[in-house]
Amino acid sequence: MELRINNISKRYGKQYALKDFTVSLNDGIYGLLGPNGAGKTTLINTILGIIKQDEGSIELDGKDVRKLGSHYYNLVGYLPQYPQFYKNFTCREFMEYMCTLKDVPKSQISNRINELLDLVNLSDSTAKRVGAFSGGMRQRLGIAQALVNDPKILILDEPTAGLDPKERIRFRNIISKLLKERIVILSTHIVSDVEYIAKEVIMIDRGSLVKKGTLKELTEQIADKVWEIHTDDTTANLLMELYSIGNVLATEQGYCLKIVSEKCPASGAVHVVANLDDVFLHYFGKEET
Ligand SMILES: Nc1ncnc2c1ncn2[C@@H]1O[C@H](COP(=O)(O)OP(=O)(O)OP(=O)(O)O)[C@@H](O)[C@H]1O
Repeated sequence: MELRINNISKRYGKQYALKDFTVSLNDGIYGLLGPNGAGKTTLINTILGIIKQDEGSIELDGKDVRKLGSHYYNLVGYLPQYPQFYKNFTCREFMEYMCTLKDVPKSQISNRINELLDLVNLSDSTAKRVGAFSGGMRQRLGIAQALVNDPKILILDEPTAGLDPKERIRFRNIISKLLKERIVILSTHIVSDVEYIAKEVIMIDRGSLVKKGTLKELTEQIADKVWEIHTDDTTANLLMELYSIGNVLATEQGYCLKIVSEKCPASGAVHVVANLDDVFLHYFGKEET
């Protein structure tokens, strides 16, 4: 399956939320990374058909999704950043309700719910009221409801925001089980989520595609731009003003800084291995003068 986003633009007044955005996606998990206001939500809402682009088209296997109509929308599953639940429903009642909304055949509902609640480790909580769920349980129920119609395109908007590390890892593991014959778009600010599970990363800024590639490709491209330096307090403060800083570690002598910079930031700086945080800083961090 191929989802192709062709030269999408969306304006609010004179400001572009998306500008000539083009990307092609196949089965697998894609991380959508960008700073605040980059256009991630606008892109997601355009793919979901919640908002209409001013220019460009979205095609599924070569067919304009607007012409595919409900057939396309039945293939899409969505977990919003803040999913809303009817708090008085039990977990199972909520899932039954979602199955009905998504036209899951009656004869399949029970099995589908058992299968999905098992996938998200909520089988022991089926009779519990959703209003009494923890944040992590709510997000796991959120992914289960997004999967009721077995979507071929699954969009997750900031799914791990607010979760503790244990729940975040649990959630990540659930998502990584979903990649078969499905396009998963995971929009997030949490770089490590993407680093662990995405086959490719889509980097967006000011409504445009900045870069798309595997973790290996993206980190290799900035391999000569990531530095480490051990320095005293005064120099460290100066460097922190001037450069994008990936990491600061206090040492007995002062500080050890990881710096992302086109040029060597100071004498004594040496190259170190780049990670996705560094890629993020390279494209979206401080502009060097
Ligand atoms: N309904 C709207 N009316 C006016 N401007 C909007 C509207 N929605 C988005 N924008 C603007 O479009 C740009 C992209 O916004 P968008 O919400 O898509 O970014 P984002 O990457 O999702 O940001 P965040 O990470 O903060 O959620 C921003 O400049 C935003 O202010």
